[in-house]
Amino acid sequence: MSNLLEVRALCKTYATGPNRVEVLAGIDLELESATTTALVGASGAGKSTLLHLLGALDRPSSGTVSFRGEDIFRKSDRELAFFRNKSIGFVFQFHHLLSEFTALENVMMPALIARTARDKARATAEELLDDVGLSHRLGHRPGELSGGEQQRVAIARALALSPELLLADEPTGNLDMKTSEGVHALLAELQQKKGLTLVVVTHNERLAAAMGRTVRLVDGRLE
Ligand SMILES: Nc1ncnc2c1ncn2[C@@H]1O[C@H](COP(=O)(O)OP(=O)(O)OP(=O)(O)O)[C@@H](O)[C@H]1O
Repeated sequence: MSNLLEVRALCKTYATGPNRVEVLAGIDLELESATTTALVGASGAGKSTLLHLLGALDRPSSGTVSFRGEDIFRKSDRELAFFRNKSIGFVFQFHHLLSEFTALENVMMPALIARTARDKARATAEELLDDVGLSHRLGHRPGELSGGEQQRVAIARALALSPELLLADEPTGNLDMKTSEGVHALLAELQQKKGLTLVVVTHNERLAAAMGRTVRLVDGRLE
């Protein structure tokens, strides 16, 4: 199998006034295509920081992240944003759906922003909402959906531009146990169906156990 991502000597230091906090102190990691990984570690260990770097939402202090062999941080900010939109989907703890738009419109949004024709964006969004079991809720706004349904819409939206890599940061951190299990099962099903490479930051042991492997952040390094 080929590596989708290769991380080498990745470091991230935050400077807050006179203080410097070295959060990541040399991360090496390889992610094979179409695999699932749980990223775990204590609160404040740097899990979100690492996930943001894997997803090109932030730049490292040093080190490299290669996506299919290409060093992504050599790209300009504009190129990086284009790459991110095309290749990476994100799911966060809080869904960040736009409250004044319907489920369908929320899922269509990334394609519309990427200038996809409206009919095509709509067809893809309908298909994705069907994939997440919400074809009966297309016209509902986020406030008219349950927490689990909102997160399903967020997952559908994350897949709108057919990313290869799906990054999820505590995707069920805000849900009760039963609803979480449904979302976990959905993520596993979509990963298989679409051949996604999935990385999930989680404190949930059951979700971590369902991933192909677990990597643990301790003192800025992977154990
Ligand atoms: N923008 C920032 N500026 C300064 N320090 C930051 C910044 N972002 C994160 N940190 C610090 O980096 C450390 C790691 O934060 P991060 O959010 O990556 O941890 P985490 O492992 O995801 O934690 P949690 O499980 O609590 O969400 C924390 O000590 C945090 O205070």
